[in-house]
Order: sequence, then C-alpha cells, then structure tokens
Amino acid sequence: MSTPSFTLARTGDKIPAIAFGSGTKHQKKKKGDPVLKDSVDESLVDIIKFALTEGKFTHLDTAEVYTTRIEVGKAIAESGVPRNKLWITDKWNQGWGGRHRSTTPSGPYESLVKGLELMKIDYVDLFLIHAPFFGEDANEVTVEEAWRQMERLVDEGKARNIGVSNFDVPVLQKILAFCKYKPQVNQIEYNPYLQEQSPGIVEFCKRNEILVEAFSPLTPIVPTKVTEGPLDPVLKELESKYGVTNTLLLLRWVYQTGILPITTSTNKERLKDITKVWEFELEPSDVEKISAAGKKFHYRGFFQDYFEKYDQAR
Ligand SMILES: NC(=O)C1=CN([C@@H]2O[C@H](COP(=O)(O)OP(=O)(O)OC[C@H]3O[C@@H](n4cnc5c(N)ncnc54)[C@H](OP(=O)(O)O)[C@@H]3O)[C@@H](O)[C@H]2O)C=CC1
Ligand SMILES: O=C1Nc2ccccc2C1=O
Repeated sequence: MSTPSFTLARTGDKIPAIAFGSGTKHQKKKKGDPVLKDSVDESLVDIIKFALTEGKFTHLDTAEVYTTRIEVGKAIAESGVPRNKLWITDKWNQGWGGRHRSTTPSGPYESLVKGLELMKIDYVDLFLIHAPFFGEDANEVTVEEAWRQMERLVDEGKARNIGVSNFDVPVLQKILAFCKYKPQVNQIEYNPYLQEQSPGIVEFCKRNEILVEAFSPLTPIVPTKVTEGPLDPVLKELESKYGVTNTLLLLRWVYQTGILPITTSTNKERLKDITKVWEFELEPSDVEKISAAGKKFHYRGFFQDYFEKYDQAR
C-alpha cells in the first residue's frame, strides 16, 4: 500500500504521512566523531537510502543543526528515486540559549540557501524554524524578521511550504497576527507520554489548520528514555490483538490522532517492520486506551528549559 498523506491547507500540497529523521542518533554520532563531523558519514547515507528504497519512506527530515544535509542529498541522488516523488523537510537552526549559537545568525534565508547547496537540490518541500528562541542569546533576528525571510523563501520558490517547530501558542499567535503566509506545520515532541508539549498546542494547531508533526513518537518503548510505564501492559495486549510490534502500535496511534510521526532508526529490520504501519487500523477504543494510559505518565526529552514553566504548572 502506498503511503497516505496529509493535505496542507494553504498550498493543498500532500505531505507523506510518515517521515524518516536524520537528527537524534545520526546527528549525535556525527557530531561526536572527530572525523565524521566535517565529512560525509557513508553509513548514514546507506541507512537513508535503505529507508527510501526497502523502507518505502518518501519523506525525509533534516536540519541545519544536524549537519546531516550532505548525507540526505547524497542518499537522494544515489537512491534513484525521482526528486518529485520525495518530500524533503529542512530547518533553520537559530541557536538556543547561550549553549548553542546559530551558524547562520542572519536568519533562515541564508540557512536554506546553504542547505540547498549541501543537498544539491533546488527547493525543499517544507522549511521550518527549529525552535521559538529569539533574542540576543540565540541569534540576531526577531521572530518578525525570521518569518519575513521564510516568506521570501516561498516567494522565490526555494521552500514550497513553511512552518515552525517546538512553538507554543503565544509565539504562534504572534506570527499569525502579522504573517502573509501562515505556518503550515508545527513539529513538536509528541507521544502518549507527552500529548501536550505545551498547553493547548495540538488543539490550537488543528483549529488553525496547522498540521502537527510528532518527533520522538517511540519514547514509551525506548529503554534509555523510559524503562517502565503504564502503557506497557496496554501495548502487550494490543501487540497480541493486532499481531504487530509495539513500534507499529505507537506510530499508528500518532497517525490516528491526526498527527504525522517522524521516526528514525539505524536498524534495517526495524525500518522494514515500519512499512507495515499502513496495513492495519486501530479500533477507536484502542486509540483511546493508549491515550488514557499515556496520560498517567509524563516524559519530556527535549527543550526542558524552555518548557519548564509549563511543567512546573502541571
Ligand atoms: N524539531 C525538533 O526539535 C526535533 C526533531 N526531531 C526529528 O525527529 C526524528 C526522530 O526523533 P527520535 O526521537 O529519534 O524518534 P523515535 O521516537 O522514533 O526514536 C527513534 C530511536 O528510538 C530507538 N528505538 C526504537 N525502538 C527501540 C527499541 N525497541 N529499543 C531500543 N531503541 C529503540 C531507535 O534506535 P535504533 O537505531 O536502534 O532503531 C532510534 O534511535 C529525528 O531524527 C529528527 O529528524 C527529533 C528531535 C527534536
Ligand atoms: O533531532 C534533534 N536532536 C536534537 C537535540 C537537541 C535539540 C534539538 C534536536 C533535534 O531536532
């Protein structure tokens, strides 16, 4: 079965309903390795090609900060898959806090121009602002200036769609008040153990026709994150009922809640298993069972400092 899609409101573009991420584990490996960090990681090129061919992914997620744009570009070229059959998402790294400064402090325009060169492509399907951090600490552009640059990328055909990532309601409202083109997507951390990255965000995005994408959809089964939780017995029961892995149950749950999962792996068996995600459907009562069990536990893996204000109010 071919991959289903979500339709983006402004352009009507169809975005493939699951993505392969080139951040997290791949990014960590590359940055942590003195040789790989400034070169091409051929093992990453190989796994992305596998994801595109055997894994049947048609949607890749990258970002300036991952330093994996070069591998994404090489894998696309070597995969033999025509560019117009693929969806490529990239992000501007505007830096976060004092810890991590942007490599393109002038803003998203310069970032994507460099990204297109590295990926050896003419346009991306979607370009995102990676996080809602603006001001002296992170970069030199305001949210207004950054969004104007995003809109210029659309006008010049370099980005077909634009959006944001890790944005909470107040920052989104700020953009909606002045924008020419609305954000089409908000990519956030989302799984049964974090159903609201920030208060009301999913509902707000749905109401404003902003597609929500979920990074870290598999958190409940990644032992380095959660060793034991209230979802475990529910997943066990549903694994037997549907005859699928817990990975598939979680990806399917994300999709059936109207959200686009972004997952990744270095494991080819896991990638092949993921192709089966479109071959079954959870009954609505089982979607609810996963949601209800998930709400009994809270786990946040990213940007704890920024979201601390919300966690403290829980
Ligand atoms: N916008 C943003 O701020 C962010 C965006 N992202 C994007 O989302 C993508 C996916 O994020 P990520 O958190 O990795 O997503 P997932 O929740 O899909 O986790 C994937 C990771 O989980 C591991 N895993 C899966 N199942 C198991 C298991 N049963 N036992 C042990 N390990 C397991 C995989 O390891 P293995 O390799 O062994 O399969 C892989 O490293 C990123 O690559 C990036 O593109 C991510 C974070 C932040
Ligand atoms: O993939 C990612 N890994 C990260 C680690 C820290 C901050 C953002 C990210 C990503 O987007």
